[in-house]
Amino acid sequence: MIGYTIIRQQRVPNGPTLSLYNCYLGQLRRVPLPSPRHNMHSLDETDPIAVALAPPQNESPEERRARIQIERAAKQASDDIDEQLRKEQQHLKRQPKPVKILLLGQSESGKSTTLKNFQLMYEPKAFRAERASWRAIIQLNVIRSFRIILDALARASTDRPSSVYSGLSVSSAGAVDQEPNFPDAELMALRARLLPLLQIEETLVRRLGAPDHGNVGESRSLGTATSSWQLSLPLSAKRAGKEKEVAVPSGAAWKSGFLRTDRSSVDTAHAVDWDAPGDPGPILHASSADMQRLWANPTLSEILGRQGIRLQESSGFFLDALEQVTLPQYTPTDDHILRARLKTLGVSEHRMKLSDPHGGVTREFHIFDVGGQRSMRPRWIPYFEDMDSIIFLAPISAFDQRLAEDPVINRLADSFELWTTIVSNKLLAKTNLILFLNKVDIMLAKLAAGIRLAEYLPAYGLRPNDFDSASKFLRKQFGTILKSHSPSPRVFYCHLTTAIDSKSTHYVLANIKDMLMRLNLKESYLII
Ligand SMILES: Nc1nc2c(ncn2[C@@H]2O[C@H](COP(=O)(O)OP(=O)(O)OP(=O)(O)O)[C@@H](O)[C@H]2O)c(=O)[nH]1
Ligand SMILES: [Mg+2]
Repeated sequence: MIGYTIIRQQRVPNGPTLSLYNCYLGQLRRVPLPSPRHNMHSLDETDPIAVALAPPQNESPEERRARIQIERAAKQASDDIDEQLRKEQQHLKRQPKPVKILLLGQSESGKSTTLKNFQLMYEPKAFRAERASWRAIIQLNVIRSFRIILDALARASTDRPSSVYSGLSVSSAGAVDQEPNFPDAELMALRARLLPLLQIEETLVRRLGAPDHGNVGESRSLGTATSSWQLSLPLSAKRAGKEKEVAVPSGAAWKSGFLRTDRSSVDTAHAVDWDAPGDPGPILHASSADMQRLWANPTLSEILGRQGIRLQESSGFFLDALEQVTLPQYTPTDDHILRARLKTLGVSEHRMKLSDPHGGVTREFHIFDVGGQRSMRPRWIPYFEDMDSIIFLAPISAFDQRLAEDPVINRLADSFELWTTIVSNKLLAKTNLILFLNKVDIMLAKLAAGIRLAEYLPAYGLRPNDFDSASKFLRKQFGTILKSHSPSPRVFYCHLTTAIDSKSTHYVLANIKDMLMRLNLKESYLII
């Protein structure tokens, strides 16, 4: 490293600026200064440097030659340092800035899932080293689903008429009919056996160190609902708003609570402390058969349907993988990690090096993941400056749902409002906006099940209720907002995505990475 202090600079008439340096650079020689005792009277005695630099009064020709030689060497050293500095500054300028991406969108839109996809693509080792931590989150997700089921059974059993006994009802003609909408004795027995599972939740939450086990308090939000939205939503949406959800401050700190401290390998088998006191693995395994039997029970699905609960479409759904998830030494697959749900609080920055396989260029990417709940949104603003790109996630399948934190607001209406706020923000005028119309898989299933988009979005009118028409319509709506609200014209990048599908998502992310690298390279050359 170069280190020096400029003592004095002198400009020789018609010549270069001379700098005398007090160098502590190994290869540079310290310049011995002539004694100030000589020739004092002809100098400005108030300037110690001028005194120091003055040649001795009675200098012999040899001394003069030696002095000039020393001065030349000092000048050379000074020039070398200048040159070295110039080169370093040029190198720094050539070094491209990191590419900065901010992930935005409402809660449960898929921001953290998109980040996981980036990590899986570009930091697979680190991603897989965290399997043990995700195992605990998946266990939490499973128990949360069972809490919803057991509550629904309790509600159904208190709702049923007194004539119903053990799932059988007596018809007016005296015949005994099967009554499918009320829990029978077997269902209630399964419920009683599975109730102790709920205690595991508390243990896991404690290990997670989660400060928030419920809905975060409300504060200012960036958007409000439009009045043109119909808010008669199915019961599932109303119930979803009441469900408590575990959240942790973003970042990696919570993950350490589930990893062995003495592990010597990143293998999950070594990372999980299988014998940790309170590990839920053994209880889940012992309850596995009951859990599977309950979930497969057709009466349960009717009860859930009657209460408007659609677990298959909810976050962190693992009930179709119970056999696998409750194995004694269960280790999550990549696919399971992408499906795991853990609400984000605050903002976290993730750095990774991404390379261009064609040009061999490597760039540092900084990806910012934020909590999407309304109370979190004011915290996004400090990150708006200096962002290269925003990936905005709008979960289009949520057209028939309301916000968990504000149950009067339709989730698709909230996405439109939020998108409007982002595209019109002047701080983001130069930022590339990339829109992901996410949760395509759920959208497909809902439309196929006959849930009508026009019922919740009257502007959709009489268009066919199929995916092609619906996605084109929504894409156009978002595009029109961009065009009419952006402070200056910008390209509308829009992708239909299913973030839990790593293959299709990786394809989209690789294209975005290439595009951002190209833009970043261009910009780097421009500033030189
Ligand atoms: N079926 C399906 N599930 C998805 C998709 N994208 C995300 N999810 C799931 O939806 C849930 C919520 O996704 P997250 O990535 O945690 O949402 P988020 O935007 O980070 O939410 P906050 O942290 O609350 O702001 C997770 O369980 C994901 O696995 C998708 O395209 N299809
Ligand atoms: Mg998140």
